[in-house]
Amino acid sequence: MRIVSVGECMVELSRASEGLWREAFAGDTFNTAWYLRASLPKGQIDYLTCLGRDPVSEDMLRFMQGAGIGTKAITRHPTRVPGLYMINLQNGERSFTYWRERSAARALAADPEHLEASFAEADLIYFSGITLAILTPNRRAVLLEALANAPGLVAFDSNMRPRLWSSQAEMCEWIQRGAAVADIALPSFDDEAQYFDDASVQDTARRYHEAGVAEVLVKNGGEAMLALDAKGDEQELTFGARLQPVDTTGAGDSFNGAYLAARMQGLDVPEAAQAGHRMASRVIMHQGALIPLQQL
Ligand SMILES: O=C(O)C(=O)C[C@H](O)[C@H](O)COP(=O)(O)O
Repeated sequence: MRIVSVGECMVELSRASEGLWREAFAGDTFNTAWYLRASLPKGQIDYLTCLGRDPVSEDMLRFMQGAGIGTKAITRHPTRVPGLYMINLQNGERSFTYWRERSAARALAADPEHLEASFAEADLIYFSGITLAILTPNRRAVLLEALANAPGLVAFDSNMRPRLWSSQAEMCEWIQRGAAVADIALPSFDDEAQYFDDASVQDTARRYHEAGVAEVLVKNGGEAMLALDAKGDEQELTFGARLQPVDTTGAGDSFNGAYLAARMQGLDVPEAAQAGHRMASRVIMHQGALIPLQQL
């Protein structure tokens, strides 16, 4: 089993105490690779991005290798360096401040042949709306074409970050184009309601289905989720009361990692959603996106 996750990993700063910040490495698709790694001990989990040749890039590469995440699909940019973000918390809800406009990861789709070769033997490829947001329109199209031609399954989380796009219309257009190459979609209802005006989880699931996605699981911030399968059957899924979070960073990404690992091992959608929910419930009680692997 080989899974490739595609996107940007950054330096993550979360507050340790007044005036003191804790450094870690994270980024939505990397977080999902991390929780795939934790959930699929026998699988090969590769991360595809572009890093620089600076000391921070070297640290990040060693960190990934130390976690058992494959780095052979990572290219290196001669002058650019990794992006950085800070987590701002208000009652446990996260928001982010970014320094990533010229990060090396923006060059991840510079070489179509590299994408094709990296995807050729993957059973599953995972990407997100953030992966698309950091690319120029030409390179977005290159990535989407490589994904459309990939022999394995493709999974997508829209992960909408309007600040990374020039307009909401541009964001929504590319999210729909991302959905069109995906077999599995894992959107979050709050974002979809806000930017696509969906009135219900059913609206969200059906819109993805109409875009061509066979399996849709609409996450709903601890409320009832909705699963829509290839036959068009809908199922509401609820897993216990909503917890008071310490830091929600990485909740959706960790859900996706555990969900996809369960699906790739043959579990059905409700079982996989339960695994995703269990993982996300732990992540929101932890500061930052990643729980150390030895604690998982
Ligand atoms: O915003 C970005 O570009 C990042 O990659 C930073 C964060 O690590 C993820 O966004 C967390 O994602 P959630 O699971 O939605 O909390």
